[in-house]
Amino acid sequence: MTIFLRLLQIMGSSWRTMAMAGFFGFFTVVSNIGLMAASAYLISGAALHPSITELSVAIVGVRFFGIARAVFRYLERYVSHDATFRLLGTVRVWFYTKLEGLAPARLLEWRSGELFSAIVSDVETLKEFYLRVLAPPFIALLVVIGTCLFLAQFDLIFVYVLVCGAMLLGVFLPLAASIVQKSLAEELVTARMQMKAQLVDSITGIVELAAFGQTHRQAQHIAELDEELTEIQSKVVNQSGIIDALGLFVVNSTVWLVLWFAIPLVHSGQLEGIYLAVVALTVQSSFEAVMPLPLTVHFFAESMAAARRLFAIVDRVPTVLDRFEGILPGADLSITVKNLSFRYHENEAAVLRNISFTVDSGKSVAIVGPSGAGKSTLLYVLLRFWEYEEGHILLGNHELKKYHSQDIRAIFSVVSQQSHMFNASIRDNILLAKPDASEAEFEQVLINAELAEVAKILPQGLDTMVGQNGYALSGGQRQRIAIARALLRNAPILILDEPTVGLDSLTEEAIMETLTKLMAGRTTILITHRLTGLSHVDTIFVLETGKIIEQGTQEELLKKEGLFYQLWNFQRDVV
Ligand SMILES: Nc1ncnc2c1ncn2[C@@H]1O[C@H](COP(=O)(O)OP(=O)(O)OP(=O)(O)O)[C@@H](O)[C@H]1O
Repeated sequence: MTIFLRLLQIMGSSWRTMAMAGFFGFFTVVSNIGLMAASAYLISGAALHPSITELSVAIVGVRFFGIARAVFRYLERYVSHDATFRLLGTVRVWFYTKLEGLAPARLLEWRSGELFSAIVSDVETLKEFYLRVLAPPFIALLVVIGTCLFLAQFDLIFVYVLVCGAMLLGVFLPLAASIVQKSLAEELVTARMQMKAQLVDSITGIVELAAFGQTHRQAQHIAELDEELTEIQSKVVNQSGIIDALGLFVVNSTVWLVLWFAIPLVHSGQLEGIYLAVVALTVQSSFEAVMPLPLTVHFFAESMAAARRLFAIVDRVPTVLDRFEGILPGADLSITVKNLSFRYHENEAAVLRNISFTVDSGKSVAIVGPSGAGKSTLLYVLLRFWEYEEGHILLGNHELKKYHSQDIRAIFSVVSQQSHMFNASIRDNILLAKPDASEAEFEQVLINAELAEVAKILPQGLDTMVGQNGYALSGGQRQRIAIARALLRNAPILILDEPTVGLDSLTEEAIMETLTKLMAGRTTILITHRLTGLSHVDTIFVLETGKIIEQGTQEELLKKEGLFYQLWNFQRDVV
């Protein structure tokens, strides 16, 4: 029930447009009943060879209802579809905004394909809720009441027959359908989601699948899922076919019963013969409003299942809840970490253990250490992607938690090894950092990131498309785009997360040179495996299994001959 109410809530002010569509839908059916009744009267009347003037009202009626039906049908379709597609747009934006609050920590719980399926397929399924679930019962009720009032003019027995037929078709058949199809809607939505998730995964990992010779196995898995989906779909179609056939049987039986009662009334003179066809066709055409009800049950179940999945995602509590206390980042952008401990999940071992360090405003630090030491975790906590419970992080003089996470992220520029490249041009990928940047600003950034030369040798210059995940560019070129973004953003605190990983030594050297220029005068945290060339960094912290075990300048650490010294020597020998 709450899901139903929440879906209504999402409608917001669109309910008015949807109500208007329902209103047009009602008049479409009414026009059809009018058309059938007027035509039946006209044909039956014409058989008695009256003067044309006696038939003129019926002729005008046929014309009027014929045109009205077409106009109302058009308006109903136009208004309802327009409103529904706008509404789906609103639902997608709402869902995306909720996802943003959950990223990245909570989103790890779903496969990207599942999220894609939710935002595309489940939202699409909700269309049925707004189009085929909400209005039809009301339209059917109003039409049946109106038709009963009309039939009561002739004989109450027609009213009883119509009500019985309508109850059978509009209430009992849907109830029976809902019992038979109980779990089918849920199964259908789940199978569709699994299919989409699998497809997305396969496309995303197509290179790895091909490299490891697993494409055939993957294709087989997709074929199995497809078979499962087809089986469920054919069950749904079969059942819908049976329900449709039963529905038609009820309609025709009702008309047959009406005639069965009406013919003796005509014989006994209680009903004028000219109205026999009018009564029968009025009853038949009124069922146009009742016929969709058995399927409404199926669409209701399907949209509830889709909505349940959507709400299950958006109702996850974000890992970081803003406890905004009106504090805005000021001029003091020093970062002080005091006794910070962090674990990803309760009952798991701490990944960061009692860490303390300070980065003064405008100074630079490097956090180095072996793989798995917790370097990236520290960064995620600083960027407010994960919540910390033990210890303190101060930005200026205030606890990081007291700032709005949006404000925190606004003062950071991040250059990471995994900076996402959108499948767009180089220019668009850079402008992501500041879409309204002036041409002069943009040109300067290109020069500083040493991209201007790169762009010259590319066939379409800055308009070259970078391809999926930027794979059409070299690693160095991708990193330069990430640096250009950071330059354009021009935020006061710079985070460099393994900015040169995977690059050859020459490119690495060149990129580090560019980054050193970028670091000048900015509070910088550099996370790196690369221990050589850290002489310009003010302080180096050596992290091992979540603990800071050494700190100092490069010179001091080398003199100490501890872990840094060993790793440094090892890397230098390898190079
Ligand atoms: N989302 C997560 N959930 C649970 N544990 C995680 C998560 N992310 C990382 N970890 C664990 O935290 C530990 C530290 O990982 P982290 O990525 O911070 O190390 P790192 O020093 O950055 O390593 P690398 O240099 O290889 O990137 C690892 O044991 C890792 O398995």
